[in-house]
This record gives sequence, C-alpha cells and structure tokens, in this order.
Amino acid sequence: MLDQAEGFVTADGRKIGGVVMEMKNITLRFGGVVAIKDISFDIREGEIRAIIGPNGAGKSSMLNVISGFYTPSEGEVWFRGKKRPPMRPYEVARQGIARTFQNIALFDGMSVLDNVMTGRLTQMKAGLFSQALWKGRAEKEEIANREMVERVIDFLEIQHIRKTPVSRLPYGLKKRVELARALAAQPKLLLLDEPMAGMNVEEKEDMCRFILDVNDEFGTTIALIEHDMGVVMDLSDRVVVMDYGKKIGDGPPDEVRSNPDVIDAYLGVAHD
Ligand SMILES: Nc1ncnc2c1ncn2[C@@H]1O[C@H](COP(=O)(O)OP(=O)(O)OP(=O)(O)O)[C@@H](O)[C@H]1O
Repeated sequence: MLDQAEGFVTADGRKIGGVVMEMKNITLRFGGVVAIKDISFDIREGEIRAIIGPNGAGKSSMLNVISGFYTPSEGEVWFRGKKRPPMRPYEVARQGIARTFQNIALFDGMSVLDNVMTGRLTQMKAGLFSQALWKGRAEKEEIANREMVERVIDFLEIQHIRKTPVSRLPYGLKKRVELARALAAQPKLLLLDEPMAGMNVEEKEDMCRFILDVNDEFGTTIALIEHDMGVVMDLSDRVVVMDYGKKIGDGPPDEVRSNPDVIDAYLGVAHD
C-alpha cells in the first residue's frame, strides 16, 4: 500500500494516485425533495470510480453536481486542491471535466468527425479577434485540435464512419462517438452517465473495453453511473453506493458487494 495521501495500489496491481476531486458533505434539495443528503467521497487520479444505487437514489443528481449543472444546497466541491466556487457547466468543462449523457446528446445532422471536433471547443484559446490578428497562432491551434481528434477517432476505432452523419448510426456507435467527443477535450476527469444503457451484450463488451483502454492509455480519471452490476464490478476500482440520497457504501467492488446494507438496498433488488 502507498501512503493514502499519494494513492494506493488496487488488488489487481493498478496504481491509483492522489485525490483529484473531493465532494464534502454535499446536500442537494429540489424544493421539499432532498436528492442528496450529506454525502462525502473522493475521486483519485487514474481511477475508475462508479456511483451506483437503485432508481431515484440520487446518482444523476450527484453527477450533475460534479459537472456543475447543479450547485449543491450545502457542502463543498474541491477540484485539484482548490475549492470550486459555483460555476456554469461550460466553466467546469474548461477546468477539464468532460461528460457524456444518459440520452445521447450529439448533433444528429453533423458528421462523426464534426461532432468529435466540437469536443475541442472548450480547449480553444484563440477567439475570433485573435484569429484575425494572429493567424499563425490560430493555425497552430487548429492543427493541434485536428491531431487530437484524429488520435481519438483512431483509438476508438471509428475511422470508417468519420464522414457519416450521426443520425445514421446504430445506438452503440452513437454512444462511442459521444465518448470520442468527451475524450477529444482531453479531460482531467471524464464523467460517464450510464455508458452502457440500452446496449446489447456485444455493444456492452466493446464499450467496457474502450473505457478500460481510455483509462489505461490516456490515463484518464473516470467517474461513471451504471445500472449493470456486472459491468460496474468488472470496471471499477472503487464504488460509491447511494440509496434514497444517502451514501450507504464506499470501497472496492468486493467490499461493496458484501456490504449488507448494499445487498439489502440494491443487489437483492431486481433492477432494470
Ligand atoms: N430537477 C429535479 N426536480 C425535482 N426533483 C428532482 C429533480 N431531479 C431529481 N429529482 C429527484 O431527486 C431524487 C434523485 O433523483 P436522481 O435522478 O438523481 O436519481 P438516480 O439515482 O439518478 O435515478 P435513476 O437511476 O432513475 O436515473 C428523485 O427523488 C428525483 O425525483
């Protein structure tokens, strides 16, 4: 085991680094509904962190707090050693947090390539004015953007559909294009909202492999919500379990699997 401040080594020998994101005593209310009740957990550099729980447990709300879509009613969000003030989602994206959505959010009429290019928008520094003044700098940036996009397209094996409009793609490939767009932003933290939802077994296997490869090859820290327990247990280094807005478990998959509260609340319950 390494020092906890520096990180730790998982049972299968993966090295996990220091804390990248810390959620401290987060509470989120919607009027009278308390979606998240005083939850704390952290996300460490290089890990795959899952958030699971039955329907309505508060998982999406939590992901939306991390991505800046919701500002918590109470508690603090710390990212890379700094307390994060309330921010708009685009500002959070600029800090290096990218996400995919439960219901695919791509530009249907645009090609795969153009969709993935939009992932670079948060990275672009040269505005219209500086593009006019410093053509060279804008050109350099454009080349770097293209290079990153090509690398991601190659990596996720979607070269053959690069010119295809997204509307013509089957569901599993659309999900992969969404992953590509998020990855094109070179995020420090990648949030995946039910990346396997609605997929058949083969598509799930592919997506699983790509998530592991992204984590491994790009070193990307990943936090995901997923309903498929098999997937969660196979993929994740650590799992947070939520139920009725509370945290009822937090630890490596094996530990969480044998936690009686988790078995009661989630694993023993049939889930679609
Ligand atoms: N915008 C909102 N306004 C009011 N209540 C909300 C809102 N979003 C979520 N909630 C409520 O907060 C609670 C947690 O919902 P959330 O969608 O975060 O759960 P979840 O674990 O992601 O569920 P699922 O697995 O069904 O997606 C639920 O009771 C839900 O009805």
